[in-house]
Formats: sequence, structure tokens, C-alpha cells
Amino acid sequence: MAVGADHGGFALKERLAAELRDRGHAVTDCGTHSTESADYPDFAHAVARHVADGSCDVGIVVDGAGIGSAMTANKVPGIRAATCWDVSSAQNSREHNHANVLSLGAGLLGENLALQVVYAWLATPWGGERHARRVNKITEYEGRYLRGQR
Ligand SMILES: O=C[C@H](O)[C@H](O)[C@H](O)COP(=O)(O)O
Repeated sequence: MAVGADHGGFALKERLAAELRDRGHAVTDCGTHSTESADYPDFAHAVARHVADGSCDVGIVVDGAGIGSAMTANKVPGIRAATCWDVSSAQNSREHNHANVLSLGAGLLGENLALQVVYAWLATPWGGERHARRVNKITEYEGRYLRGQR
């Protein structure tokens, strides 16, 4: 998986990457690498590109609120980024929305809750069935804009 964060998400991203590596996950760290002020679009975009091109299966982006990074990641075709604040929203985003990028707000979640959210998100399977029809529509609407249509 790919992970990335701005300065506000740096500490949580470091903790998540270490925990996930301990659990055997391959983690590609897209930065940032310090608490020096950094722009979340750069890191969210880097994570989204890794997921969209298939070099990573999923991504996790962390900033202060988890909002700007999700907005950025969702500009990359093929990305379905979801900001999640708790286990329920994490499970919903996977089962119903087939999210492939998880966005977290380090200023809103403590580290322990963030870890619970990440593990729930990773463990929840895609539901398919009726949800597939709706996610296919997301992809279809995205494709219209890529083709210059509306
Ligand atoms: O959605 C955006 C994120 O919360 C950013 O982490 C935030 O805007 C950064 O703001 P600041 O530079 O004041 O830490």
C-alpha cells in the first residue's frame, strides 16, 4: 500500500506505516518526512497515482482533517477516496463504495482510533451486488468528463 501525509498527518502516518510494516504489509511512503509545513495535494496525489497505476493496491492519506487529501485523490481517475472518522464509516466506504484510498484527519482522530479505523478498512471486503451498479455509475460519470462529455 501507499501512504502519504502533510505536516499535520506526518506523525500519524509514521505510526501507521510502522504498525502496518510490523503486520507484514509492504508500505510505500510517499512523504512528507518531517513536520515542516507541506502541501497535502502533493502527497495525496502521489499516493493516488500509485493506486491508480496499480503499483499499490490501496492508499492511506493523512492530513489535519482528512478532507483536502480526499479531494485531491479523487481527482485522479480510478480513485475512490473516502474520509473516515470511525469504524462504521470505514466499513461502509469499503463494503458499499469500494474505496481504494482511505483519508484520515490526524487532528480529529487519536492514534489508537486511527489504527482501529485502518484495520477495519483493510479487513472489510467489497460488497458488490447492488453496490456494484452504483460504483459503476461513479466510474461512468468520471469517464464522461475524461472524454470531454458531461
Ligand atoms: O484538509 C486539509 C488539511 O486539514 C490540512 O492539513 C490543513 O489545511 C493544513 O493547515 P495548516 O497549514 O494550518 O496546518
